[in-house]
Amino acid sequence: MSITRDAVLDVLKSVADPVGGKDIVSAGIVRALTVEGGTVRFVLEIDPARAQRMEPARAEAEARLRALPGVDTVSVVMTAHSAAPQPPDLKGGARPKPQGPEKVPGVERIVAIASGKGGVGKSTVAANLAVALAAEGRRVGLLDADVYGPSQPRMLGVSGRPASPDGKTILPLRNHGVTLMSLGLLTQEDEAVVWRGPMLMGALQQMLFQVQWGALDILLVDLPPGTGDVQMTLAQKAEVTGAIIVSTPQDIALLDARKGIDMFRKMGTPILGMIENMAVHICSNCGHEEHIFGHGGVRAEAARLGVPLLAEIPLHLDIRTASDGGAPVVASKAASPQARAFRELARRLVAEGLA
Ligand SMILES: Nc1ncnc2c1ncn2[C@@H]1O[C@H](COP(=O)(O)OP(=O)(O)OP(=O)(O)O)[C@@H](O)[C@H]1O
Repeated sequence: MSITRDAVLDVLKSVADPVGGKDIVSAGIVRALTVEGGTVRFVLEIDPARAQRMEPARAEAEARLRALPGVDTVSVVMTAHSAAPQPPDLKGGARPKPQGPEKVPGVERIVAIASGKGGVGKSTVAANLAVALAAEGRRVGLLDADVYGPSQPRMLGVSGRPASPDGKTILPLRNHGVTLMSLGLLTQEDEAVVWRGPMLMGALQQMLFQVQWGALDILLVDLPPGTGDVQMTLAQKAEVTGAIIVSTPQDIALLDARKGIDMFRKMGTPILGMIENMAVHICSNCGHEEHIFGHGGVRAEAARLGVPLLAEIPLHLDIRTASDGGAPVVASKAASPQARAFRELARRLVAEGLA
């Protein structure tokens, strides 16, 4: 039995806001609520000064939701609604100015990789596209901003904490020709992947402006799934060239992708196109091709929205095992048809001046 969004909201309405006296839903601080199967995710948008007083409410909301039948996982992230505080271990430095989107120094283009829902392969596409662009000779950065589960360090086979010799700027890591920084690298490996402090927005700004990206032709930003504060902060703080939406052919994923597209349009971020992932299954034994999740849905949706379908990526065991092993398929099986789909995507973006 899966839980409904209304049932989740009912539970949250029973949790008091320790500051305003109302419940947390009426207080308007529950944001970006997504319910997918047994996974409930939302953001508590709060004044950073109230973080400690809000913690019991966060814990209560989490515990009550966990107790609901049909709920397996609950992720609650507290974010600052106004000022952007610093993550704890950096002393500040080149603080970004609060007004308007800015250019990240040395970075020619910023392209967001987004999806309407989780698990459609957004991070896999971002990692392989980054490696494929590097193979085309582009100077590529990858910023993993997926707060719910930063996966790029594992996919690109980097570990360890990035250094900050001067306490002001952060040195990114590098592998497979890609310069990488991940929110996940700011937390300890054994820490929960959920950001429990109102530090998220500040952390994203630091990732953009305090990481020594060097000269880049393109910085790919792997966003969290859905529409939410990270997407908004990115568009507000940085000059984003555009967004690429990854979707599977399933209708439900398409519907969610539509919501993501609407949000980017509202923020004035151009949609560069869509990518269909898991388009066709290629059997790793016999090479037989099968459209497990249907076919053509993303192409039709892209046409309806008037944006190009940039690539159709097959569903193939190699793509998963390569990512799990820390060397994306473009790096580990460069000549395979599954790598070719990413290489062609990279060449297309370069040819169109988008990368
Ligand atoms: N084309 C593909 N073929 C085979 N496996 C794939 C493919 N794309 C993604 N996967 C696998 O599907 C799983 C989910 O992919 P991934 O983590 O990239 O999704 P995501 O959209 O970034 O999810 P989330 O945002 O929830 O982290 C991973 O195990 C990944 O290896």
